[in-house]
Amino acid sequence: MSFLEIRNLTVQFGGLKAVNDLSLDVKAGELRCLLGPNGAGKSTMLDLICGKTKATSGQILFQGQDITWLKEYKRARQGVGRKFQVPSVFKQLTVLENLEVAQSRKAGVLDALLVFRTPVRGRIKEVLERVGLIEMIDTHAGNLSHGQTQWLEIAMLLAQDSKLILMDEPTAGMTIQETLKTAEIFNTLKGEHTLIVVEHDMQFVREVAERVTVMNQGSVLADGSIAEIEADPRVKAVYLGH
Ligand SMILES: Nc1ncnc2c1ncn2[C@@H]1O[C@H](COP(=O)(O)OP(=O)(O)OP(=O)(O)O)[C@@H](O)[C@H]1O
Repeated sequence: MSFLEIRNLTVQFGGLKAVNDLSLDVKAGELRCLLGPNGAGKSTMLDLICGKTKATSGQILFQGQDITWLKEYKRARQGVGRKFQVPSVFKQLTVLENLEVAQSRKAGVLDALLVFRTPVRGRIKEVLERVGLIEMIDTHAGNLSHGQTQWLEIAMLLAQDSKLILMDEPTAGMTIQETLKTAEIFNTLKGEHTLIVVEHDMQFVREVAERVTVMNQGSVLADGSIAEIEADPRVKAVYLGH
């Protein structure tokens, strides 16, 4: 059984099939990179998996369960976590408080702040060490750099125990050093978490990717290792050649 199985998924916006009869299998612990030209349907795919957008037809099976028609918040409770391009951290709260809110998202925000004050709970400490923010624990999120804000958001998904993490261009706007550090973080997540990452930065993709899926016009154009993808003339023609 695949961890995530997408069968013949289609979504139609007016006359446009943004995702068109797409099938995809992702194994538990895999880090899958999703590539493709602008408008290929990559973000829409992530929207369909997390429930932000409803499919027109097809099926999404998550750990064997059909989640195609499940509401977005219910998918989140089952462990589907989405990181958008624009960070959604609470700038007025510290790094620790952001993680506490994320971890106890089923409770109200105020309850979360009152109940889990100190000491730093084990899971949060572990997550902060993993993303390299342990020394920023009491810093207000509004004072973090762009890269640190992105890492905090990844930490929030980890604190929520998201089993499937969907990320849209996590390295956009990062410096080269921040991008390399993000690749290091991702490489430690593989195996334990299952990730689908939409990225345009090919250096980053080479650092982290095991298997790569290339989309074009809503469908899968190619699927394979990074070496196979980079050598594929069809991929060169629609994407890498530009
Ligand atoms: N809610 C919507 N309503 C109508 N059209 C949409 C909607 N969302 C996406 N589209 C269209 O669907 C197509 C796929 O868009 P999508 O954002 O998924 O592509 P993408 O591969 O993520 O591109 P990029 O790399 O530029 O982010 C585009 O033509 C886009 O304009």
